[in-house]
Amino acid sequence: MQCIQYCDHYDALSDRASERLIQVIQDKPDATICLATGATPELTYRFFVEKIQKNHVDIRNVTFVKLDEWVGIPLHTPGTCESFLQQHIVQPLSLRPEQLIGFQSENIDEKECERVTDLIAHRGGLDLCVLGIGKNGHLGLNEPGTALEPCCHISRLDDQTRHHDMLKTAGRPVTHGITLGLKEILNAKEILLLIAGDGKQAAVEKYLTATVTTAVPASFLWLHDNTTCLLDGSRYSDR
Ligand SMILES: N[C@@H]1[C@@H](O)[C@H](O)[C@@H](COP(=O)(O)O)O[C@@H]1O
Repeated sequence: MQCIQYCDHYDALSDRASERLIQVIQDKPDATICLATGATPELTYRFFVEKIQKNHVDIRNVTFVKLDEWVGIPLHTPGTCESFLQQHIVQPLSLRPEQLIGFQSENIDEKECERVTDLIAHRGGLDLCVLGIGKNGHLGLNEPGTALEPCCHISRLDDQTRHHDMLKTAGRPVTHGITLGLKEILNAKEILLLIAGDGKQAAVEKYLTATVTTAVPASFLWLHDNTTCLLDGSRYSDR
């Protein structure tokens, strides 16, 4: 079942998403939670951190997983998914290094896929996967095309993704990414898809038609039984 919820504005979406994150941890203190990066979840993560601190939620046994990463740039470079999660999650919550599973992607190395998916499997799979949708309809770095690679893989980025805002500070062109595949994403017990930000109208409209197509990787979420899609209703209306 897909549950589509229109929130009044970005703050409301972020508040609702952060509440769900907290609830998942309260229900399962050793949860494994996959996190997207980018502009969309920024406020969700800020609210999440604030609520953890305010309510003294025990996160010592939670493990976070980095959904995807740019390939070929040092991980500490501003604009990497790693830097994003370090800034928005790891540092404010003082997580131990082993509480973040993530691709080491400075060099192209397919073995990283096996290493990361083994670590996830070892923890019993993902309890929650927080996702955003790309302007081209991508999920993680599963890029649109005539066919999709099902599992974790190194992907060739399309032009739109190569110009993602995060990469403005990368200091060099990035052509590839490494990402959990649709198989690992759809294996999550629960998925939270956040839709906000400019320039996604076409992709979001296609997604909302509930037609599964490789042209919009996010549309594969219609195959998942427990997905909630929160939309910023000030930008994406149901009318
Ligand atoms: N690697 C990230 C994805 O994890 C993210 O979901 C997507 C959407 O980004 P934004 O939220 O900035 O639109 O962009 C990038 O590709």
